[in-house]
Amino acid sequence: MTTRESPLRSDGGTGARELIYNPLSGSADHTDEIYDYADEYGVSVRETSESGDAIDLARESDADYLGAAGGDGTVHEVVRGLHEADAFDSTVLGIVPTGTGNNFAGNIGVESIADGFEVLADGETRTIDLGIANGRPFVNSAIAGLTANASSETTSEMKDSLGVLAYVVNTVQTATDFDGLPLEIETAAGDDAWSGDAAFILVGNGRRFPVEGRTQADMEDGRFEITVIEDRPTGQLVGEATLRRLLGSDTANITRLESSSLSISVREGDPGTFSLDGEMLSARELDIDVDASALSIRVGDGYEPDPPAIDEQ
Ligand SMILES: Nc1ncnc2c1ncn2[C@@H]1O[C@H](COP(=O)(O)OP(=O)(O)OP(=O)(O)O)[C@@H](O)[C@H]1O
Repeated sequence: MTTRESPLRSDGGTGARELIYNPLSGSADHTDEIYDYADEYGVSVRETSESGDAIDLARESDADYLGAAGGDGTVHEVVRGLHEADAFDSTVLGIVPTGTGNNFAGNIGVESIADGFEVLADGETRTIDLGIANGRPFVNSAIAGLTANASSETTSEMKDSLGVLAYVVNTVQTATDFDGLPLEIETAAGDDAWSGDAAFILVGNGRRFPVEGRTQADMEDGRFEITVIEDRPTGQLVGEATLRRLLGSDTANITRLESSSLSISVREGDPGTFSLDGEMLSARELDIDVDASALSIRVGDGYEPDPPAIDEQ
């Protein structure tokens, strides 16, 4: 849990600022605004032209301050590129939210494009944990189970007020068939294990899944917050009122664990689909570790280094 005001390269760095921008993110009409602010703040802009581009652009970047302008998918790709280049020690990340799903930006206190540029230029730098799942990094969450495209269809207001309910309601509503997955979790300590049919396993690094309240997790504690939601027949999971009743007490259907590493395995049948920050990955087993304090990132005023625990909200 450190604050590095002047992170930069061991050779001193130049303070160069660059932005990797997905022009098709969100409503795809942010380009003029992005270039106006980039001029004002002395930031060079590199646009993606297809999926995966942000990984290459980030890997090749030698900027000291690297912004990711897009939604959660673009943030994820930029982090992947920095990971591939082993550039976390020499680069400070910033986020400019122009996506449909800007969950991670909200979790680090960045609420708008203007805010994103301001924070990239002058925000506080924190070092936060990174998740590594089967060798791939993620900043926000790794999710097993029903991974319909819920995160992008859930508004941020809804996420803030409903937490895990918003996620589950949206996922269940967008899923056509709904089968629980026979999963097994083992954690680092070995004493926090879970086995059963799960609707979801939500592993939060930057994000967590309360029944209600803020979704920003403690990103500096070297641990994941793991939420397991047990499978229930489809009929019972449809409808927000029913879900509230079912999950509202946060007891019977939800198991919460904390760990710095875990493995999730699919006990039988086909490999599982996992989502890392919304990007899909198919695997029979997902091994997830924290890389503590790995990522230097500029955060906005709303970021809380030490947010209250879920049951204290
Ligand atoms: N120029 C591009 N053309 C097409 N796809 C792109 C381009 N740049 C990035 N992508 C892909 O678009 C996906 C979504 O990007 P991003 O998360 O930035 O935007 P978004 O509007 O929030 O998306 P979503 O609707 O998925 O939430 C990413 O997986 C990324 O690989």
